[in-house]
Amino acid sequence: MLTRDQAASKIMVALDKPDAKSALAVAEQLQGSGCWVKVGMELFYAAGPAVVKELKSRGFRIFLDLKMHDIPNTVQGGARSIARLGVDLFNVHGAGGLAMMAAAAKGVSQALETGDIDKAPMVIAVTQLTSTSLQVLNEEIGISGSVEDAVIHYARLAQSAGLQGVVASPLEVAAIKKACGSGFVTVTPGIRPLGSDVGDQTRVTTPRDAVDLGTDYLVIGRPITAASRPAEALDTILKEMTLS
Ligand SMILES: O=C(O)c1cc(=O)[nH]c(=O)n1[C@@H]1O[C@H](COP(=O)(O)O)[C@@H](O)[C@H]1O
Repeated sequence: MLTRDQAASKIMVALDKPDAKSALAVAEQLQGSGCWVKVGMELFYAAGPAVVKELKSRGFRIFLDLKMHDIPNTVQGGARSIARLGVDLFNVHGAGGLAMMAAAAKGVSQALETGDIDKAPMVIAVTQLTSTSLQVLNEEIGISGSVEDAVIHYARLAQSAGLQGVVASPLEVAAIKKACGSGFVTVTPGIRPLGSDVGDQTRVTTPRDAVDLGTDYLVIGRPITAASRPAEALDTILKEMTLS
C-alpha cells in the first residue's frame, strides 16, 4: 500500500496550458503536494525555458515533454540544451531508432562533462502514443501485431540505447518490466478516474489500476487541470491510490 507522499511523488501533472500565467495558476494550487509537473509542447512553445525555471524555483520536479524525433546530431544538441535547463526527465520518440536515442543520452553526458549540470536527467522513449488504438497501429501507421508487441520492441531498443525507461500506457507496464527488468522506468499517461472524459486517449486505466499494474509514474492532465478545483481533483486521485 502506498502512503500519500509516495502516491503524490508518482504523479506528474501535465500543465497543458497556452501561457505561463495559466500554467502557474494551476501549479500554485498543486504546490506542496509533492507531485511533479510536466511541461509539454503547448506551454513550452509559448513560454519557453523561463516557465521551466519558474516551476523549478517553486520546488517542482519537472518532466519536459518535447518528444524529440530528428536526426541523431540534432537530437544530441537538443538533449544537451534540455539537460542544461535542469529538468529531471525528458523524452524522445522511440521511432527515431537506436542511434537517435543513443544521441540523446550522449547529449546529456556532454552537459554533465562540461559541468553545466551536476545531475543527469532521466531520458525516456515514447513507445506508442496512448491515443493510438490497435486499429490505428495496424491500418494507419502500418505496424502489424499487437500494441504490446510494438511497445516492447521500442522498450528493448530504448534500453539498448542506454535510456532509463519508456512512456507507454499502464496496460503495457507488466510486459515492459518483464522484458526490461523492474528498474526500467515506466511513465504512463492515459489515466482516467472513473467517470471522467476519455477524450482523445484510447489505452486508458484508472489511477488505482495504474498503480496496481505496477507503473512508476502516472501522467495526468485534464482530469486535474480542467477541474474547477485542481487541488481537490488531485486529492481525490491520491485517496483512490492509497486506499488499502
Ligand atoms: O509523452 C507524454 O507525456 C505522452 C505520451 C503519450 O503516449 N500519451 C500522452 O497523453 N502523453 C502526454 O500526457 C498528457 C496526458 O494528458 P491528459 O490526456 O489530459 O491526461 C498530455 O500532455 C500528453 O501530451
